[in-house]
Parts: sequence; structure tokens; C-alpha cells
Amino acid sequence: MSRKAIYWFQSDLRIHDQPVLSNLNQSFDELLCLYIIPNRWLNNPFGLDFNRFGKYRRKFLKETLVDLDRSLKKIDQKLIVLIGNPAEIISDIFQEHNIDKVFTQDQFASEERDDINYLRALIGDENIVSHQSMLMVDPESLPFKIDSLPFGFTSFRKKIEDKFSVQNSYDDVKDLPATLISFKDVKWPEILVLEEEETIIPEKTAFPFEGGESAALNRMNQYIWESQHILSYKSTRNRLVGTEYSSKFSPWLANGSLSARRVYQEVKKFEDQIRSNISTYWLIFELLWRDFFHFQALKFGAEFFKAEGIKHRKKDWNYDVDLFNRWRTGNTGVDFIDANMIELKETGFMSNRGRQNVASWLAHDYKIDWRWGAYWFEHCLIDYDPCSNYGNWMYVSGVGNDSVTDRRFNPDLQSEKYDKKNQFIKLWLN
Ligand SMILES: Cc1cc2nc3c(=O)[nH]c(=O)nc-3n(C[C@H](O)[C@H](O)[C@H](O)COP(=O)(O)OP(=O)(O)OC[C@H]3O[C@@H](n4cnc5c(N)ncnc54)[C@H](O)[C@@H]3O)c2cc1C
Repeated sequence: MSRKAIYWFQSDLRIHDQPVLSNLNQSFDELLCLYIIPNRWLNNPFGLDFNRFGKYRRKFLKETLVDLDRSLKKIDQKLIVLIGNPAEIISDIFQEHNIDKVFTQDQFASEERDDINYLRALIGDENIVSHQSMLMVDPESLPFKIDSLPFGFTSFRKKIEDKFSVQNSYDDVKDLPATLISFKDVKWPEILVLEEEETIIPEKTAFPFEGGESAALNRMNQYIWESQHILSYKSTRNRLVGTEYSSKFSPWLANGSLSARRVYQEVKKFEDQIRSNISTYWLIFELLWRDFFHFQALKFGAEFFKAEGIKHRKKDWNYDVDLFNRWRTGNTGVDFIDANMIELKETGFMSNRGRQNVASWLAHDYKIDWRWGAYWFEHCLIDYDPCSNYGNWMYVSGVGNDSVTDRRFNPDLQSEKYDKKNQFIKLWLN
């Protein structure tokens, strides 16, 4: 009898560094490569007038899926994209097509973990196998259990820095089992059909982002090997204008078209072959922040998304929609905040310096529930990732991992320091 499997792609939209996918050929005859857009992305949890899946995210995801499908076709497979409740869709296919096993990626945020747990309940724990391919450092390799994860980043880093090892990243998948015949002609969901005006991004964007593994690997190659801008990363990373002030890896890391382990491996190779300095170290340091927020999300589950945050700190949040809309449309009257918010609205990206400032403004000056801001970011950001987004928002808003109680950024001082000649403000406010 033919052995059948489903590979459920989540935030691993690539064919490099796919340890499980690479080996399916040995045990299965037929395979369904599946990606499901969760229908909750179209919901509106706070009753505001936008959903969780804005146009830039849709554009970037579509480009990513097209690129993945192209790569799969080269090895006689294809990507099926559906929309709905992931666990229910997979369970229906599982029953109807007598599937033997479902493979997928481990998740760290509570909603995504709930999807996997629900699927386990529907089809049986023994029929689903998940693996870690999202982070640089495996949670199992930490020198402590997730329950004992240090609360602050510095103590986390000090505990692991000299001890962690990173698994070698796998080469591209070479062979896969044949496509499940009955899925050959399934159309992709309407939500991925974009209107022309939805796809226009101004030339002044911080980076001409294009979704997909091919563009991701090109950018990594260019930033590390060709331009070697990685060598000045630490001194440029707080800037606001241009393609090279930071790596711009985040959108690809967020949907997994770039593997964090591959970035680590590439930086180490560069350090061995060319040079190692504080900047090459600092890029890995930032990837540790990314892992840190994922581990925190795993530890705290749904608390990560509550107003009191993981600090369990009750604050008297404001829910003034007009004030919130001023912030979100770039109409606060504070140039540095508005320029950043307009950049986000028009491109789906914002620098880290900008994000810290606008988050601080919403939470500390307008005193609006930080989750509204995180939710607007979720709608807009092409690098949206639940753990990094909600984790950073909590941090800035005084309900997360920051040891300082309320760290307010002064936008005037910040713009004097990071935008001395008003280059950034002029770029986005003119
Ligand atoms: C309020 C707020 C919300 C954010 N939301 C997101 C989000 O949804 N998705 C996201 O990927 N990042 C988020 N960040 C973190 C950070 O702003 C972006 O990762 C970074 O700006 C992306 O640009 P880059 O790839 O050029 O970063 P670089 O400076 O080149 O850093 C390299 C990589 O390290 C990781 N990284 C860097 N800083 C952080 C950080 N503070 N937290 C977690 N990872 C980090 C990212 O994967 C990034 O691609 C947020 C930060 C703030 C303050």
C-alpha cells in the first residue's frame, strides 16, 4: 500500500534547512505540500476597522509562496494553499485520503501552538510529528528548562552565550515523494489576488523587499559577503534611512523563507574566512533576542497577549479610537513619530529605532492599550512575527521583560540623535 504524508508548511517557507522534508522520500510514496492561511487572520479582535492580514503582508506572503511553489516544481512537487481552520482542514484531508503521517514545524506563540494541539486531538498524537526549524538555538539545547527561563535578556544571554551550539543548516531538499494526485488542480485562495494599487511601494522604501527564499538568500549573500556591510552593523543599526543600515533579514526570517541557523552558519563562515568583529558578533546577538522572545512566548503562553503582559501589571489603559487613529495614520503632530508611522503605512516596514519610539508614544504618551498598537503592527508589518512583535511591544510598554518600569522615549531627543539632519523626517513627511 502507498504510504502517504502531509507536510504542513508554517513559518518555514523554504527548501533549504528542512531536515524533516529532506528525508520524507525514504519513507513515503505520496506527499501533499500544504500551506494554510488561518482564517483568524481576517478577524478583528478589538473591533477596530482593520484585520490582521494587511496588503503588504499579503503581497509578501504571496511572493514567498510563489517562490516556494517554483522550487517544489523543480523537484516534481507543488504547493497547495488553502484558507480556513488549519487543524480542521488537515484533519479532513487526513481522514478522506488515508494519510499516514502529518509533519510540521514546532510553534512558540499560543494561537499557533493551539492549532497543532487541536490537530493532535483530531487525528491522534501519534500521527503528527513536529520539529524545531524556526530558531537559531533549539529549546532542548538550553542549559535550563523553559519554566526556569530567566526573565531578563541579559541574564538569559549570560547563561547561554558561551554554551549554545547551533545545528548545521541542511542543504536544499533534492527529492520528494510524488504529489497526491487528487490535489493537482486546487486553486489558491482569492485573498492572495492583489489589486494593482495594493502592490505599489514607493521607491524611497528602506528596502525593495521581495518575498521568497531566492530573494532572501540573495540579500544574505549581498549583506554578508558582497558589500560586507555586516562589518559595520553595530554602528549603523540604529539609523533610519537606506538599504544598508541593518540587515533587513527580518521579513524572510519571520516567514521562514530564510533559516536563522543558515544565517548563523554564514556569519560564522564569514568570521572564519574574512573577519570577525563586534558587528559580526552583534548580528548573532540580535538573533538571540529573537530566540529569547520566542522562548518567553513558549513559557508564558496566552499571557503574552494580555494587557497586563507577563509582568502582570495592571495599568489604566485608554481606549480612545480617535487618538489611536491619529497615531496610526501619522497625525500626532510629532514629526519623528508621524514620519515613522507613515513609513509603516506606505511600505509595511519600519526600523527598530522607529518601532521603539512609536510604541513608546502610544503606550506612554497616549496611554493607549499597547495591544492596539501591536495589532496595527500585525496588520502592516511584512516581518510580523507574534513572538517578536508582542514581546517587543510589552517590553516598551512596561509590562514585559524590561527591568526598567516605564521606559519612555523622548522623540525630540531621539530625532536629534538619530536623524540629525532631518533626512528621515523630510523623506516621509514631504
Ligand atoms: C514595537 C516593536 C515591534 C517589533 N515587531 C517585530 C516583528 O513583528 N517581527 C520582527 O521580526 N521584529 C520585530 N521587532 C524587532 C526589530 O525591530 C526588527 O526585527 C528589525 O527592525 C528588523 O530589521 P532588520 O532585519 O534589518 O534587523 P537587524 O537589526 O539587521 O537584526 C537582525 C535580525 O535580528 C532580529 N532582531 C533584531 N532586533 C530584534 C528585536 N528587538 N526583537 C526580536 N528580534 C530582533 C531580527 O530577526 C532581525 O532580522 C519589533 C521591535 C519593536 C520595538
